[in-house]
Parts: sequence; C-alpha cells; structure tokens
Amino acid sequence: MEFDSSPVFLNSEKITRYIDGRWDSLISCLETSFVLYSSDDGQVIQPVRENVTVRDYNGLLFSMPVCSSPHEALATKIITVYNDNHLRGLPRIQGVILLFSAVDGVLKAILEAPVITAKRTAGATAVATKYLASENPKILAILGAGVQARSHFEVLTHLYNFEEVRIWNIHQNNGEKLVKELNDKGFHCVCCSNVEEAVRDADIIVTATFSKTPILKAVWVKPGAHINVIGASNPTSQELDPELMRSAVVYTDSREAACVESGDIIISEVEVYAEIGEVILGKKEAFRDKTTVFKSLGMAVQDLVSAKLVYDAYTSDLQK
Ligand SMILES: NC(=O)C1=CN([C@@H]2O[C@H](COP(=O)(O)OP(=O)(O)OC[C@H]3O[C@@H](n4cnc5c(N)ncnc54)[C@H](O)[C@@H]3O)[C@@H](O)[C@H]2O)C=CC1
Ligand SMILES: O=C([O-])C1=[NH+]CCC1
Repeated sequence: MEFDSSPVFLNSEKITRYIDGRWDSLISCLETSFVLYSSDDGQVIQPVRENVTVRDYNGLLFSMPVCSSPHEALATKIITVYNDNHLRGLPRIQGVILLFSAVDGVLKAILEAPVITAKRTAGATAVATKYLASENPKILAILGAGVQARSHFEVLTHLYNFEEVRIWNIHQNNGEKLVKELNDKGFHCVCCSNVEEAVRDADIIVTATFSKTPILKAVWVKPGAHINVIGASNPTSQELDPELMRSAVVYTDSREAACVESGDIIISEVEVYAEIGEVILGKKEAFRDKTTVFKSLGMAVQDLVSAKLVYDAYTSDLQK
C-alpha cells in the first residue's frame, strides 16, 4: 500500500479562511484546553517552552512542544520574536506550527504561526475575561496598536457591546491609524493621548505591547477592573506597575511558566492565585468584584487545539 506522507502546508491566507468568523468555536476549544492543562490527569503534556537568545539581533527563538491525548495530536510551535523587526518592516513574530498524529507520529500539517498566534491569544483572553470581568462591562481600553491589539479588539467586541472602546499607543499616529481602520468598518473607537486617559473607569483593560517597563499604574485603574496582560513574556519585562500587581488577584494560564517567564509576577513577587483552568474546573474562585489580572504567557496546547480546528475544517472542505 502506498503511503502519502506529505503534510499539508497551510499559509496565513488559508488559515484566515478557516478561522475567521469562528470565534465561538475557537473560544470553546481554548476553554477545553485550559481545563485539560490544569487537570492533574496527564491528558496534556506541555513542558515549559525552550528559548534561545539571538543576542546580536535582539531576537529570540521559542520552541513549544505539547501532546494532547484527547485530541490524539502532538504539536510544536517554533517561532522567532524579533523586537526590532518593525524597523525592518517585518512582523515581530514569525514561524510555524507542526501538527502530528499522536497515534502514529505522522506529520499532518505545517501551519504558518502568526494568524493562529494572534487569534488563539485573543481567544484565550476572551475565556479569562468571561470568567473574571464584571457583568456588563461598558468601557474597554487597549494599550498597544499591533497584531494582538487588533485580535483582542475583534474578540472582545464579539463578546460584549461596549459603550466606549479606547486605544492608546506609544506612537500616537499608529494608534490613530488603528482607530481609523476600525471606525471605517463601522465601529466607534477613540484614540487617547496617554495611558491614564485611556484606562480611566475602564472595566476591561488589555496590555499588548513590547514595553520592557511598566506602562500601567495602580492609581489609574478602577477598583474591580479586569486586566489582561499579554506582553512582557520574559522575566525581565513588565507591563504593570508592581503595586498594581500586588493590589490585584492574579490569574494565569500556566503557573509553572509564569514563575519563570513573567517579569510582572517575578519582579513584583506576587503569588499566582489560580490558573484559569482551575477556575473553569471550579477548584478556584473567580473574584469578579475585585481587581483581577490575567497574566497570559501563551501555551502550546492553545496552538494545538487551534491548529487542529483549522486542519479539520480544511480536510472536511476537501472531502466535499
Ligand atoms: N501571551 C501570549 O500568548 C502572546 C503574547 N505576545 C506578546 O504580545 C505583545 C504584542 O505582540 P504583537 O501585537 O504581536 O506585536 P506588534 O509588534 O504587532 O505590536 C506591538 C505594539 O507594542 C508597541 N510598543 C513597542 N514598544 C513599546 C514600548 N516600549 N512601550 C509601549 N508600547 C510599545 C508598538 O507600538 C505596538 O503597538 C508582545 O509583547 C508579544 O510578545 C504575542 C503573542 C502571544
Ligand atoms: O505563546 C506565544 O506564542 C508567545 N508568547 C510570547 C511571545 C509569543
């Protein structure tokens, strides 16, 4: 019997075709992935990711392997994160996700990583926000105007009807560009000239920047707000003022990763109260009335479930 071992290659355009407009399915897969990761039954095996520093070019190479038994799948995301790439007119995050069958080890697909990374990170935030934010949030503030800012805007406006969406960016022209792009699509957002103005009275805040030092201060944040911290994914970077970290109840995706990768957690010396998976499982409380922080690091299992969602949609399309 002939065996066609060629994996399919799904580029960003194809991935967009199979993932766009599917927030609810993606959020549901991601919710399951949080539960599988935080259950102690070994259904998901996900070591802390490896990274290699490219000192001369301010770059990093990440390798993120995972096995999920319920999905009968293995995946590894391999990405580079080059902080200065905007100066080269290139995306800061590039790479691929390799998706294998866990049954026989066959490589099924190679998927370009940026679209899935953007969508799954925002989808994961959506899960955390659903559990931790106050009911009926009215004001959303997004700090940053890049890839993650866009995908977070998309998913959070899919989930909630905000009265106001505010965007702040370090380079105001890029913030204005994003606001114009969204408003041209029929949304109503405003660009703020400073962080304090953007987050005043906000119910939900997203920080999605490449800042190395805190951009968000405790005194600016409304008590009871929910903050999704997406950037600062290394032990020496911070997006939040340590005082804000210490005044909030801190949740994360992976406690094991947070303790070695998150500058916001390590430098402020806060205790992680819970993984989001533990909240979904009912093992830990969701303190909606308190100021909450979801420190997102990003997990390989999120890439696996999202890549599988895309791959399954692609293969079922082929069979039509
Ligand atoms: N938690 C997770 O799963 C993931 C986290 N990330 C992180 O999210 C952050 C944003 O990533 P992308 O949107 O893909 O990048 P991007 O390059 O598309 O956007 C970065 C944004 O940060 C702003 N920025 C850069 N330096 C800054 C500074 N010093 N202070 C304030 N703002 C600054 C830029 O103006 C831009 O708006 C990065 O820190 C990245 O590592 C990215 C992917 C997944
Ligand atoms: O999970 C992920 O893909 C990443 N987290 C930080 C940079 C990229």
